[in-house]
Amino acid sequence: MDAIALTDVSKSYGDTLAVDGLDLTVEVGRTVALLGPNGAGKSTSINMLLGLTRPTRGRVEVFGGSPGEAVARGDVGAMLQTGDLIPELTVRELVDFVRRLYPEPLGLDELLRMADLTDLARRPAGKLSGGQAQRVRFALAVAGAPRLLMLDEPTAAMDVESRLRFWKSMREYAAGGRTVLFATHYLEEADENSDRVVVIARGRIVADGTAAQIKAGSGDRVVRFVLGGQAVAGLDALPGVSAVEVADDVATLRTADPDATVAALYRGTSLEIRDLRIAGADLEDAFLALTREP
Ligand SMILES: Nc1ncnc2c1ncn2[C@@H]1O[C@H](COP(=O)(O)OP(=O)(O)OP(=O)(O)O)[C@@H](O)[C@H]1O
Repeated sequence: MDAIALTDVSKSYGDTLAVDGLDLTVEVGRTVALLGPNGAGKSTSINMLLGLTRPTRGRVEVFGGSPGEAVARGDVGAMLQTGDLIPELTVRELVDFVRRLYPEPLGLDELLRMADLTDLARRPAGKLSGGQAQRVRFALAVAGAPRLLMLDEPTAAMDVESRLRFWKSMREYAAGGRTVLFATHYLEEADENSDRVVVIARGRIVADGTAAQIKAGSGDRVVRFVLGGQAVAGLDALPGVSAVEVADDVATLRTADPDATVAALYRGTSLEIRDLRIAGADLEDAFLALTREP
């Protein structure tokens, strides 16, 4: 049985089509990143999977039943973009209070350790930094030991150090067969912390695979060379080229046909080409190509 199954799911808000015919299944035990730019439909998809909002069309299933049933069984934990903590309670009291609501919670000390909160256990929840509060939300999300964990841009308020620690905690939680779906627009986070990246744009899936497959699948290559101070014009008219960037005396050309681009670069321009390199597009290149507005 799949942990998640969305079948031809659409969601409209008035005239806005937030999710447009989404088909997505996630097997039990996988960690999947939902990667997309602002407004792509990531939060709407997660909210439907949590039963917080209903699809306008299509079927949403969690562990073979409705999202509401899965949530009621305690199978689902979530960390959403907002959510106030009870400010007067200490971190320890708050985490303990929430874990006691579940039939088979994780241990309090284990939770505090996993979310990197042991040193903050006595701090009132109202006195935490944004990143620390996110760690508490993570502890609350996993308190009931849910089989499926959904995280909506969990590291939005965190600095680099906190992010690294957060993802370590997430991977620890995911180990041992739990399923995680997280939304992000940070490419590196998707790349480093998931075994499958689903790229969504304008409510539709535009790519689905490992980060390596998505990089390769964009088909584009990058041609780079050193300009040596030469002025450039007209590079975007070369065959295959879809974008040109010049920075630090290096020209970077995105191209669907590197052979034709390079041939035209030598034959069709008077530039002196130095230190030419052709590389595969990186994930950021692939992401931008996939999510570009038509
Ligand atoms: N309750 C709502 N009422 C009206 N429009 C909404 C509502 N929720 C979302 N939308 C719209 O639906 C689209 C998808 O929004 P959603 O929040 O799902 O995107 P997202 O990928 O999570 O974006 P972000 O990365 O900015 O959080 C956007 O155009 C948004 O403005």
